[in-house]
Amino acid sequence: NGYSSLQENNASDDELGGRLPLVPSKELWTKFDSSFKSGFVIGYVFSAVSLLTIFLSYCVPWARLNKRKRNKVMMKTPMTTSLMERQEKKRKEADIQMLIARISFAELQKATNSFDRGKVIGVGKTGTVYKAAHPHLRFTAVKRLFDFQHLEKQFLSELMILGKFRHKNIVPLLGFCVESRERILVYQYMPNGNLYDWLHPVKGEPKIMEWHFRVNIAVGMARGLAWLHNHNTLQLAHLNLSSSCILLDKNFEPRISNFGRAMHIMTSNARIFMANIEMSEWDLTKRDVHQLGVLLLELITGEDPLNNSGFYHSLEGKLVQNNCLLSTVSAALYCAVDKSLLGQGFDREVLYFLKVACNCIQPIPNRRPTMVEVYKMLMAIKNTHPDILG
Ligand SMILES: Nc1ncnc2c1ncn2[C@@H]1O[C@H](COP(=O)(O)OP(=O)(O)OP(=O)(O)O)[C@@H](O)[C@H]1O
Repeated sequence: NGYSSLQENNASDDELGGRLPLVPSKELWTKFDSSFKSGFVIGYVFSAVSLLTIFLSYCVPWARLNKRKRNKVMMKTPMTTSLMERQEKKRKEADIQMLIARISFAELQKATNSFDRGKVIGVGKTGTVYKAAHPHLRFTAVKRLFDFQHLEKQFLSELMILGKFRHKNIVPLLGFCVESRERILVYQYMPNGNLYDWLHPVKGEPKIMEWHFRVNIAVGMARGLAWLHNHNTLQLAHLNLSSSCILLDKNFEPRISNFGRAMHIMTSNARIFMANIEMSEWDLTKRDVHQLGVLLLELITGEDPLNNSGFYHSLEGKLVQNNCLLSTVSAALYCAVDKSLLGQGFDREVLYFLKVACNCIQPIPNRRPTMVEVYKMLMAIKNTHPDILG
Protein backbone atom coordinates (compact mmCIF):
# COMPACT_ATOMS: atom_id res chain seq x y z
CA ASN A 1 0.00 0.00 0.00
CA GLY A 2 0.94 3.57 -0.04
CA TYR A 3 2.61 3.48 3.31
CA SER A 4 4.91 0.37 2.60
CA SER A 5 8.02 2.16 1.54
CA LEU A 6 7.64 4.47 4.40
CA GLN A 7 7.26 1.58 6.84
CA GLU A 8 10.34 -0.08 5.43
CA ASN A 9 12.55 2.92 5.46
CA ASN A 10 11.50 4.62 8.63
CA ALA A 11 9.45 3.45 11.64
CA SER A 12 6.38 1.26 12.49
CA ASP A 13 2.73 2.42 12.24
CA ASP A 14 2.57 2.76 15.99
CA GLU A 15 5.60 4.85 15.96
CA LEU A 16 4.09 7.00 13.40
CA GLY A 17 1.06 7.23 15.59
CA GLY A 18 -1.18 8.95 13.00
CA ARG A 19 1.41 11.31 11.80
CA LEU A 20 1.15 12.48 8.23
CA PRO A 21 3.26 10.68 5.63
CA LEU A 22 6.37 12.64 4.89
CA VAL A 23 6.52 11.44 1.35
CA PRO A 24 3.04 10.61 -0.01
CA SER A 25 2.59 7.85 -2.55
CA LYS A 26 1.36 8.53 -6.13
CA GLU A 27 -2.28 7.66 -5.14
CA LEU A 28 -2.04 9.95 -2.19
CA TRP A 29 -0.76 12.69 -4.43
CA THR A 30 -3.77 12.28 -6.74
CA LYS A 31 -6.15 12.36 -3.73
CA PHE A 32 -4.33 15.32 -2.22
CA ASP A 33 -4.24 17.06 -5.58
CA SER A 34 -8.05 16.85 -6.12
CA SER A 35 -8.96 17.82 -2.52
CA PHE A 36 -6.47 20.69 -2.66
CA LYS A 37 -8.01 21.88 -5.92
CA SER A 38 -11.59 21.78 -4.59
CA GLY A 39 -10.46 23.44 -1.34
CA PHE A 40 -8.67 26.11 -3.32
CA VAL A 41 -11.79 26.72 -5.43
CA ILE A 42 -14.03 26.91 -2.34
CA GLY A 43 -11.55 29.22 -0.62
CA TYR A 44 -11.29 31.37 -3.68
CA VAL A 45 -15.06 31.65 -4.06
CA PHE A 46 -15.45 32.32 -0.35
CA SER A 47 -12.86 35.11 -0.37
CA ALA A 48 -14.37 36.62 -3.51
CA VAL A 49 -17.82 36.65 -1.90
CA SER A 50 -16.42 38.17 1.29
CA LEU A 51 -14.59 40.84 -0.66
CA LEU A 52 -17.71 41.63 -2.61
CA THR A 53 -19.76 41.85 0.62
CA ILE A 54 -17.19 44.19 2.17
CA PHE A 55 -17.23 46.28 -0.97
CA LEU A 56 -20.98 46.49 -1.03
CA SER A 57 -21.35 47.28 2.66
CA TYR A 58 -18.66 49.98 2.79
CA CYS A 59 -18.07 51.39 -0.62
CA VAL A 60 -21.67 51.75 -1.86
CA PRO A 61 -22.97 53.72 1.17
CA TRP A 62 -19.78 55.81 1.04
CA ALA A 63 -20.42 56.56 -2.62
CA ARG A 64 -24.04 57.44 -1.84
CA LEU A 65 -22.93 59.73 0.99
CA ASN A 66 -20.51 61.45 -1.30
CA LYS A 67 -23.23 61.86 -3.91
CA ARG A 68 -25.54 63.34 -1.31
CA LYS A 69 -22.80 65.71 -0.18
CA ARG A 70 -22.24 66.74 -3.77
CA ASN A 71 -25.97 67.32 -4.17
CA LYS A 72 -26.04 69.39 -1.00
CA VAL A 73 -23.24 71.56 -2.26
CA MET A 74 -25.10 71.88 -5.54
CA MET A 75 -28.29 72.85 -3.71
CA LYS A 76 -26.42 75.58 -1.89
CA THR A 77 -25.12 77.29 -4.98
CA PRO A 78 -26.83 80.63 -5.59
CA MET A 79 -28.00 79.48 -9.02
CA THR A 80 -29.91 76.47 -7.72
CA THR A 81 -31.22 78.42 -4.70
CA SER A 82 -32.65 81.16 -6.89
CA LEU A 83 -34.04 78.54 -9.24
CA MET A 84 -35.78 76.78 -6.36
CA GLU A 85 -37.01 80.08 -4.97
CA ARG A 86 -38.39 81.02 -8.39
CA GLN A 87 -40.12 77.66 -8.68
CA GLU A 88 -41.58 78.10 -5.17
CA LYS A 89 -42.82 81.59 -6.08
CA LYS A 90 -44.37 80.29 -9.29
CA ARG A 91 -46.08 77.51 -7.35
CA LYS A 92 -47.46 80.05 -4.83
CA GLU A 93 -48.64 82.31 -7.64
CA ALA A 94 -50.35 79.38 -9.35
CA ASP A 95 -52.05 78.44 -6.02
CA ILE A 96 -53.24 81.98 -5.50
CA GLN A 97 -54.50 82.27 -9.06
CA MET A 98 -57.09 79.65 -8.19
CA LEU A 99 -58.50 82.02 -5.53
CA ILE A 100 -58.15 85.54 -6.91
CA ALA A 101 -57.96 87.04 -10.34
CA ARG A 102 -54.67 87.54 -12.12
CA ILE A 103 -55.00 90.81 -13.99
CA SER A 104 -52.79 91.86 -16.86
CA PHE A 105 -50.66 95.00 -16.64
CA ALA A 106 -52.33 96.33 -19.80
CA GLU A 107 -55.74 96.02 -18.15
CA LEU A 108 -54.57 97.90 -15.05
CA GLN A 109 -52.89 100.52 -17.16
CA LYS A 110 -56.20 101.09 -18.90
CA ALA A 111 -58.15 101.17 -15.61
CA THR A 112 -55.83 103.78 -14.08
CA ASN A 113 -55.47 105.86 -17.22
CA SER A 114 -51.80 104.85 -17.52
CA PHE A 115 -51.25 105.33 -13.78
CA ASP A 116 -52.33 108.92 -14.03
CA ARG A 117 -51.25 111.18 -11.13
CA GLY A 118 -54.79 112.43 -10.85
CA LYS A 119 -55.89 108.94 -9.86
CA VAL A 120 -53.50 108.70 -6.89
CA ILE A 121 -55.35 108.21 -3.59
CA GLY A 122 -52.36 107.50 -1.40
CA VAL A 123 -48.64 107.01 -1.32
CA GLY A 124 -47.37 104.50 1.19
CA LYS A 125 -43.90 103.31 2.12
CA THR A 126 -44.00 100.49 -0.41
CA GLY A 127 -46.03 101.80 -3.30
CA THR A 128 -48.49 104.24 -4.84
CA VAL A 129 -52.23 103.58 -4.61
CA TYR A 130 -54.52 104.57 -7.51
CA LYS A 131 -58.27 104.59 -7.71
CA ALA A 132 -59.34 102.59 -10.72
CA ALA A 133 -62.59 101.70 -12.41
CA HIS A 134 -62.33 98.09 -13.49
CA PRO A 135 -65.04 96.74 -15.83
CA HIS A 136 -65.62 93.58 -13.75
CA LEU A 137 -64.37 94.53 -10.30
CA ARG A 138 -65.97 98.02 -10.22
CA PHE A 139 -64.03 100.52 -8.07
CA THR A 140 -60.70 99.28 -6.93
CA ALA A 141 -57.59 100.58 -5.22
CA VAL A 142 -54.56 99.55 -7.27
CA LYS A 143 -51.31 99.46 -5.33
CA ARG A 144 -48.27 99.52 -7.61
CA LEU A 145 -45.15 98.57 -5.67
CA PHE A 146 -42.05 100.72 -6.03
CA ASP A 147 -39.36 98.09 -6.06
CA PHE A 148 -40.27 94.59 -7.16
CA GLN A 149 -37.03 92.99 -5.95
CA HIS A 150 -36.90 94.25 -2.38
CA LEU A 151 -40.64 94.03 -1.84
CA GLU A 152 -41.18 90.55 -3.29
CA LYS A 153 -41.46 88.98 0.18
CA GLN A 154 -44.04 91.53 1.33
CA PHE A 155 -45.93 91.18 -1.94
CA LEU A 156 -46.18 87.39 -1.60
CA SER A 157 -47.05 87.64 2.09
CA GLU A 158 -49.95 89.98 1.30
CA LEU A 159 -51.07 87.71 -1.56
CA MET A 160 -50.96 84.53 0.49
CA ILE A 161 -52.84 86.03 3.45
CA LEU A 162 -55.42 88.28 1.83
CA GLY A 163 -55.90 85.98 -1.16
CA LYS A 164 -56.94 83.03 0.97
CA PHE A 165 -58.98 84.57 3.78
CA ARG A 166 -61.94 86.86 4.05
CA HIS A 167 -63.18 88.71 7.14
CA LYS A 168 -65.47 91.69 7.49
CA ASN A 169 -62.70 93.68 9.20
CA ILE A 170 -59.94 92.87 6.73
CA VAL A 171 -59.54 94.64 3.40
CA PRO A 172 -60.58 92.35 0.50
CA LEU A 173 -57.91 91.63 -2.09
CA LEU A 174 -59.50 91.20 -5.51
CA GLY A 175 -56.61 90.61 -7.84
CA PHE A 176 -52.91 90.86 -8.55
CA CYS A 177 -50.51 91.42 -11.39
CA VAL A 178 -47.04 89.93 -11.84
CA GLU A 179 -45.42 90.98 -15.09
CA SER A 180 -41.67 91.43 -15.57
CA ARG A 181 -40.75 94.11 -13.00
CA GLU A 182 -44.34 94.99 -12.08
CA ARG A 183 -45.91 93.82 -8.80
CA ILE A 184 -49.41 95.18 -8.30
CA LEU A 185 -52.15 94.41 -5.76
CA VAL A 186 -55.78 95.22 -6.46
CA TYR A 187 -58.06 95.81 -3.46
CA GLN A 188 -61.69 96.67 -3.04
CA TYR A 189 -61.96 100.44 -2.89
CA MET A 190 -62.70 101.83 0.57
CA PRO A 191 -64.66 105.05 -0.01
CA ASN A 192 -63.99 106.52 3.44
CA GLY A 193 -60.19 106.36 3.17
CA ASN A 194 -58.01 105.75 6.18
CA LEU A 195 -58.58 106.37 9.89
CA TYR A 196 -55.51 108.62 10.23
CA ASP A 197 -57.02 111.24 7.89
CA TRP A 198 -60.26 111.21 9.87
CA LEU A 199 -58.55 111.66 13.21
CA HIS A 200 -56.00 114.23 12.04
CA PRO A 201 -57.63 116.32 9.33
CA VAL A 202 -55.63 118.91 7.48
CA LYS A 203 -56.22 122.43 8.73
CA GLY A 204 -59.47 123.94 7.55
CA GLU A 205 -61.11 120.52 7.08
CA PRO A 206 -62.75 119.66 10.38
CA LYS A 207 -63.88 116.05 10.47
CA ILE A 208 -65.58 115.35 13.76
CA MET A 209 -65.88 111.69 14.62
CA GLU A 210 -68.68 110.97 17.01
CA TRP A 211 -68.28 108.64 19.96
CA HIS A 212 -70.28 105.75 18.49
CA PHE A 213 -68.17 105.81 15.29
CA ARG A 214 -65.02 105.55 17.35
CA VAL A 215 -66.31 102.70 19.50
CA ASN A 216 -67.48 100.81 16.43
CA ILE A 217 -64.07 101.22 14.80
CA ALA A 218 -62.32 100.04 17.97
CA VAL A 219 -64.54 96.96 18.20
CA GLY A 220 -64.01 96.14 14.51
CA MET A 221 -60.23 96.44 14.74
CA ALA A 222 -60.09 94.21 17.83
CA ARG A 223 -62.46 91.68 16.23
CA GLY A 224 -60.34 91.46 13.06
CA LEU A 225 -57.12 91.07 15.05
CA ALA A 226 -58.59 88.52 17.46
CA TRP A 227 -59.71 86.51 14.44
CA LEU A 228 -56.22 86.69 12.93
CA HIS A 229 -54.58 85.58 16.19
CA ASN A 230 -56.94 82.70 16.79
CA HIS A 231 -57.95 81.40 13.37
CA ASN A 232 -57.31 77.65 13.03
CA THR A 233 -54.99 77.83 10.07
CA LEU A 234 -54.06 81.50 9.96
CA GLN A 235 -52.74 82.30 13.44
CA LEU A 236 -51.14 85.50 12.38
CA ALA A 237 -49.75 88.59 14.09
CA HIS A 238 -50.08 91.78 12.02
CA LEU A 239 -47.12 93.67 13.60
CA ASN A 240 -47.55 96.88 11.60
CA LEU A 241 -50.70 98.52 12.90
CA SER A 242 -51.28 102.23 12.56
CA SER A 243 -54.26 104.46 11.88
CA SER A 244 -53.17 104.84 8.22
CA CYS A 245 -53.56 101.11 7.59
CA ILE A 246 -57.10 101.06 9.02
CA LEU A 247 -59.36 101.70 6.04
CA LEU A 248 -63.03 102.59 6.37
CA ASP A 249 -65.68 101.12 4.10
CA LYS A 250 -68.90 102.86 3.08
CA ASN A 251 -70.49 102.03 6.49
CA PHE A 252 -67.40 103.16 8.42
CA GLU A 253 -66.62 99.55 9.25
CA PRO A 254 -62.84 99.31 9.78
CA ARG A 255 -60.82 97.13 7.41
CA ILE A 256 -57.29 96.24 8.41
CA SER A 257 -54.77 96.47 5.56
CA ASN A 258 -50.99 96.14 5.11
CA PHE A 259 -50.11 92.53 5.79
CA GLY A 260 -46.61 92.78 4.35
CA ARG A 261 -44.95 92.38 7.75
CA ALA A 262 -47.40 89.87 9.24
CA MET A 263 -45.90 86.75 10.80
CA HIS A 264 -47.28 83.33 11.57
CA ILE A 265 -47.55 82.72 15.27
CA MET A 266 -45.69 79.54 16.11
CA THR A 267 -47.64 76.93 17.98
CA SER A 268 -44.44 75.28 19.19
CA ASN A 269 -41.88 76.87 21.46
CA ALA A 270 -39.91 78.04 18.45
CA ARG A 271 -38.21 81.38 18.95
CA ILE A 272 -38.49 84.16 16.42
CA PHE A 273 -35.96 86.84 15.73
CA MET A 274 -37.19 90.29 14.74
CA ALA A 275 -34.68 93.08 14.33
CA ASN A 276 -32.27 90.81 16.24
CA ILE A 277 -34.61 90.62 19.21
CA GLU A 278 -35.62 87.15 20.27
CA MET A 279 -39.39 86.81 20.58
CA SER A 280 -41.91 84.14 21.34
CA GLU A 281 -45.38 83.68 19.84
CA TRP A 282 -46.71 85.32 22.99
CA ASP A 283 -44.59 88.42 22.41
CA LEU A 284 -45.86 88.66 18.84
CA THR A 285 -49.54 88.76 19.77
CA LYS A 286 -48.82 91.09 22.68
CA ARG A 287 -47.05 93.38 20.25
CA ASP A 288 -50.28 93.67 18.28
CA VAL A 289 -52.13 94.32 21.55
CA HIS A 290 -49.71 97.16 22.32
CA GLN A 291 -50.11 98.62 18.82
CA LEU A 292 -53.89 98.40 19.15
CA GLY A 293 -53.63 100.16 22.55
CA VAL A 294 -51.79 103.05 20.89
CA LEU A 295 -54.49 103.12 18.21
CA LEU A 296 -57.23 103.21 20.89
CA LEU A 297 -55.49 106.13 22.58
CA GLU A 298 -55.24 107.87 19.24
CA LEU A 299 -58.97 107.27 18.73
CA ILE A 300 -59.93 108.71 22.09
CA THR A 301 -57.44 111.54 22.44
CA GLY A 302 -57.13 112.59 18.81
CA GLU A 303 -53.37 112.89 19.40
CA ASP A 304 -51.11 111.94 16.50
CA PRO A 305 -48.54 109.35 17.61
CA LEU A 306 -46.45 110.11 14.52
CA ASN A 307 -45.98 113.75 15.53
CA ASN A 308 -46.20 113.33 19.28
CA SER A 309 -44.43 110.19 20.38
CA GLY A 310 -43.55 111.91 23.70
CA PHE A 311 -47.24 111.98 24.53
CA TYR A 312 -47.46 108.19 24.54
CA HIS A 313 -44.25 107.81 26.47
CA SER A 314 -45.58 110.14 29.12
CA LEU A 315 -48.83 108.18 29.14
CA GLU A 316 -46.92 104.97 29.67
CA GLY A 317 -44.96 106.65 32.47
CA LYS A 318 -48.20 107.62 34.20
CA LEU A 319 -49.47 104.09 33.78
CA VAL A 320 -46.47 102.70 35.60
CA GLN A 321 -46.95 105.24 38.41
CA ASN A 322 -50.62 104.37 38.74
CA ASN A 323 -49.93 100.67 38.47
CA CYS A 324 -52.67 100.80 35.85
CA LEU A 325 -55.47 99.67 38.12
CA LEU A 326 -58.74 99.74 36.25
CA SER A 327 -60.22 101.87 39.00
CA THR A 328 -57.57 104.56 38.79
CA VAL A 329 -57.06 106.52 35.63
CA SER A 330 -55.31 109.70 36.59
CA ALA A 331 -56.86 113.10 36.05
CA ALA A 332 -54.00 113.86 33.63
CA LEU A 333 -54.97 110.94 31.46
CA TYR A 334 -58.61 111.87 31.54
CA CYS A 335 -57.69 115.43 30.52
CA ALA A 336 -56.01 114.01 27.42
CA VAL A 337 -59.35 112.76 26.05
CA ASP A 338 -60.72 114.58 23.00
CA LYS A 339 -62.99 117.28 24.49
CA SER A 340 -65.63 116.80 21.79
CA LEU A 341 -66.36 113.37 23.31
CA LEU A 342 -67.03 114.55 26.86
CA GLY A 343 -70.35 115.75 28.22
CA GLN A 344 -72.32 113.84 25.55
CA GLY A 345 -73.77 111.29 27.95
CA PHE A 346 -71.00 108.70 27.49
CA ASP A 347 -68.43 109.87 30.02
CA ARG A 348 -68.44 106.56 31.92
CA GLU A 349 -67.87 104.62 28.67
CA VAL A 350 -65.13 107.05 27.64
CA LEU A 351 -63.36 106.43 30.94
CA TYR A 352 -63.69 102.67 30.63
CA PHE A 353 -62.44 102.82 27.03
CA LEU A 354 -59.40 104.75 28.26
CA LYS A 355 -58.70 102.07 30.85
CA VAL A 356 -58.84 99.34 28.20
CA ALA A 357 -56.36 101.30 26.06
CA CYS A 358 -54.05 101.77 29.06
CA ASN A 359 -54.09 98.05 29.81
CA CYS A 360 -53.05 97.29 26.23
CA ILE A 361 -49.96 99.49 26.40
CA GLN A 362 -48.62 98.15 29.69
CA PRO A 363 -44.84 98.02 29.42
CA ILE A 364 -44.70 94.38 30.56
CA PRO A 365 -46.20 92.26 27.74
CA ASN A 366 -47.49 89.54 30.10
CA ARG A 367 -49.70 92.05 31.85
CA ARG A 368 -51.43 93.06 28.64
CA PRO A 369 -54.77 91.37 27.90
CA THR A 370 -55.15 88.99 24.95
CA MET A 371 -56.76 90.32 21.80
CA VAL A 372 -59.94 88.33 22.51
CA GLU A 373 -60.16 89.93 25.97
CA VAL A 374 -59.71 93.39 24.44
CA TYR A 375 -62.46 92.62 21.94
CA LYS A 376 -64.83 91.51 24.73
CA MET A 377 -64.13 94.60 26.84
CA LEU A 378 -64.74 96.89 23.87
CA MET A 379 -67.90 94.97 22.98
CA ALA A 380 -69.14 95.51 26.55
CA ILE A 381 -68.66 99.26 26.09
CA LYS A 382 -70.48 99.17 22.76
CA ASN A 383 -73.33 97.15 24.27
CA THR A 384 -74.02 99.74 26.98
CA HIS A 385 -75.79 101.79 24.32
CA PRO A 386 -76.84 99.21 21.73
CA ASP A 387 -79.61 101.49 20.50
CA ILE A 388 -77.13 104.20 19.48
CA LEU A 389 -74.09 102.10 18.72
CA GLY A 390 -75.93 99.57 16.59
N1 LIG B 1 -58.35 99.75 -0.63
C1 LIG B 1 -58.18 101.07 -0.49
N2 LIG B 1 -59.23 101.88 -0.64
C2 LIG B 1 -59.09 103.21 -0.48
N3 LIG B 1 -57.93 103.80 -0.18
C3 LIG B 1 -56.85 103.04 -0.03
C4 LIG B 1 -56.91 101.63 -0.17
N4 LIG B 1 -55.68 101.12 0.04
C5 LIG B 1 -54.89 102.16 0.32
N5 LIG B 1 -55.57 103.30 0.27
C6 LIG B 1 -55.06 104.65 0.53
O1 LIG B 1 -53.69 104.72 0.17
C7 LIG B 1 -52.90 105.05 1.31
C8 LIG B 1 -51.58 104.35 1.22
O2 LIG B 1 -51.82 102.97 1.28
P1 LIG B 1 -50.65 101.98 1.58
O3 LIG B 1 -51.24 100.66 1.87
O4 LIG B 1 -49.66 102.02 0.47
O5 LIG B 1 -50.02 102.72 2.80
P2 LIG B 1 -49.07 102.39 3.97
O6 LIG B 1 -49.95 102.31 5.18
O7 LIG B 1 -47.94 103.34 4.06
O8 LIG B 1 -48.57 100.95 3.59
P3 LIG B 1 -47.16 100.40 3.12
O9 LIG B 1 -46.24 100.58 4.27
O10 LIG B 1 -47.42 98.96 2.80
O11 LIG B 1 -46.79 101.18 1.89
C9 LIG B 1 -53.75 104.61 2.51
O12 LIG B 1 -53.41 105.31 3.67
C10 LIG B 1 -55.15 104.96 2.01
O13 LIG B 1 -55.43 106.30 2.22
